[in-house]
Amino acid sequence: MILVVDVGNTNIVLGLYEGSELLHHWRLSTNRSATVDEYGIMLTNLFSIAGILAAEIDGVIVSCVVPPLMPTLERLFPKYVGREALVVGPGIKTGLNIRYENPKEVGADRIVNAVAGIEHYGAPLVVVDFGTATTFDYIDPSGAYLGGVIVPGIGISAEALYQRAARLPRVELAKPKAVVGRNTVAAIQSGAIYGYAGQVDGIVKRICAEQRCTPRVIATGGLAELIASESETIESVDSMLTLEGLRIIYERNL
Ligand SMILES: Nc1ncnc2c1ncn2[C@@H]1O[C@H](COP(=O)(O)OP(=O)(O)OP(=O)(O)O)[C@@H](O)[C@H]1O
Ligand SMILES: CC(C)(CO)[C@@H](O)C(=O)NCCC(=O)O
Ligand SMILES: [K+]
Repeated sequence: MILVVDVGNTNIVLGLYEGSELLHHWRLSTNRSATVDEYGIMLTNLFSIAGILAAEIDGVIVSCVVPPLMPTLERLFPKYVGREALVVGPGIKTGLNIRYENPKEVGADRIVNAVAGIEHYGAPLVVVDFGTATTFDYIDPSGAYLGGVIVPGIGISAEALYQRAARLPRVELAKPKAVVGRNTVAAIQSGAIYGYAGQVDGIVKRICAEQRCTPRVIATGGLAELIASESETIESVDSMLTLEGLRIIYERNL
């Protein structure tokens, strides 16, 4: 059994795989000040609720886009799982041809999404991940990772609006009845949902025009379902894409 861990700026998502089967998955909030032992307690509790012993875990792989958490993670897995973690980064075999100007600069989560995307959907492909930031990754017809687009995530945008406009409340990010909102909450919801769906479609269309091809478009991340239902370009949502990519990369490094 292997433990896969994606550390994002908002959430840490964990999965336990037996072969290619995802047996359990969990989501924790990312806390930059939590200690090794605090994360250790959470891990131990999750395993115990699932009836799993740390000794059953044969390996750990981590992708992390929060550098200050790396020292904590490096001590966490040896101490609480009895295994060193394989960390997605330079020196790891991903099988991906990364054509970013500086490959070390690409977020590990984007690499992991691209690897899983190619494996499950083929190239050319666009992966859209709705996280703290929304990222678009373009994989060309030869399967090379070219780069993409980074925009503020839906949560960040909604929070900025609420923080900076005194009369605007925090609203639930749900689909409103109409595009033309007739109250403040409905108007903000319309902007969030249709604004983001339009942004996705606009960016995907520009990628297609610039790259002269018609990639498949797959979305992942917390709010993917909600936006995908309003987007013309997103073909499907794969909520476990990042965990899948971690499992695939782990297997490539055995
Ligand atoms: N229903 C919601 N209403 C408002 N904000 C939300 C909602 N769901 C998620 N968010 C916000 O959207 C952002 C992304 O959340 P999500 O759970 O999709 O991210 P994630 O994939 O865990 O991100 P990361 O990998 O960057 O940590 C967060 O800032 C979160 O607070
Ligand atoms: C864009 C985020 C924050 C998305 O999680 C992450 O992938 C990251 O920090 N990337 C580094 C910058 C880049 O990918 O070019
Ligand atoms: K993510």
